Amino acid sequence: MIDNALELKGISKDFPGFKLNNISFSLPKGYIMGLVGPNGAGKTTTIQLILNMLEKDAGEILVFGKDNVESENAIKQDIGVVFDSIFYVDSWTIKDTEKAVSLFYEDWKHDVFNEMIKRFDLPQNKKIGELSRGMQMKLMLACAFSHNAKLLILDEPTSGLDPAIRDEFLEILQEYIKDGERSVLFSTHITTDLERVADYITFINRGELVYTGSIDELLGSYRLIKGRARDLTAELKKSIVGLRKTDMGFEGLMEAKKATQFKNCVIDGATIDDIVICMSKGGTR
Ligand SMILES: Nc1ncnc2c1ncn2[C@@H]1O[C@H](COP(=O)(O)OP(=O)(O)OP(=O)(O)O)[C@@H](O)[C@H]1O
Repeated sequence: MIDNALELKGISKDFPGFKLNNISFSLPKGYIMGLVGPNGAGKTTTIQLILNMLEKDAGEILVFGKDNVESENAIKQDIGVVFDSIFYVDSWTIKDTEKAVSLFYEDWKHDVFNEMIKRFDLPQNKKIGELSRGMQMKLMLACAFSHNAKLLILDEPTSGLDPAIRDEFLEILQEYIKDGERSVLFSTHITTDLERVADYITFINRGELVYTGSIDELLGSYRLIKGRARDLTAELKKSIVGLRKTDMGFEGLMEAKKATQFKNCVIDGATIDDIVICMSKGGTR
């Protein structure tokens, strides 16, 4: 039995001035994984490699156990994609979109599409170019659900959406994975969305893998440490990642197991944002 929806093994891609270097991670079936990292970290490149929109220089990508290049056509039936901007033709209506997109999928379900369009309150006769961003996202999702995609790959789907639509969108993702067979890979800068719905996280910085694993484990492994300037000893400085001077003194990230030694400092739980910000500044773990 294949337990991973997606597996990347030692993926590399060289661009002039940028290298995605030896990225490995796996997304177990039935879970949501967030893909995070600062601008230019390599998130979209990773997604494009998974979708075989770019040719990798090294490594192997398996989708439901099948090689993503050798079995590209079969795999595409199982993957639903939502990008940060819509890739349908502006002058199409929603009906035209269904007609065109359904041709690519063997298992297209017209009833599911209609149900999603109703649920999302999408106007059938409006043109794609006239839909709001939130509506465009919902239309891409409706298409993904209508061909019974078992893996959703979303590149910054919630950026620019208002909080109410984001909330609805996250609920839909949670509902989608409920049966334990479907999975989501979701790149985002809005890490609070991940704290709400994701179980796993993969963090890339400057093309390098910083962390992949459970969110609980990541949050459990780090603490935010704050203190007065006079308490910042050389030993403490060495243990802090992403040290920042503040009005009160300093703050930064520290491994949870080390944090208890520094009694004069305030130790708080770290958020995913704290971890991404401090590690992006401070380099590696
Ligand atoms: N086709 C390409 N040719 C050359 N360089 C590229 C190409 N695509 C991406 N890059 C470079 O690869 C790096 C990573 O870009 P990528 O879009 O993967 O980052 P990202 O993590 O998705 O960033 P963002 O959060 O800003 O969307 C950047 O330096 C970018 O300029």
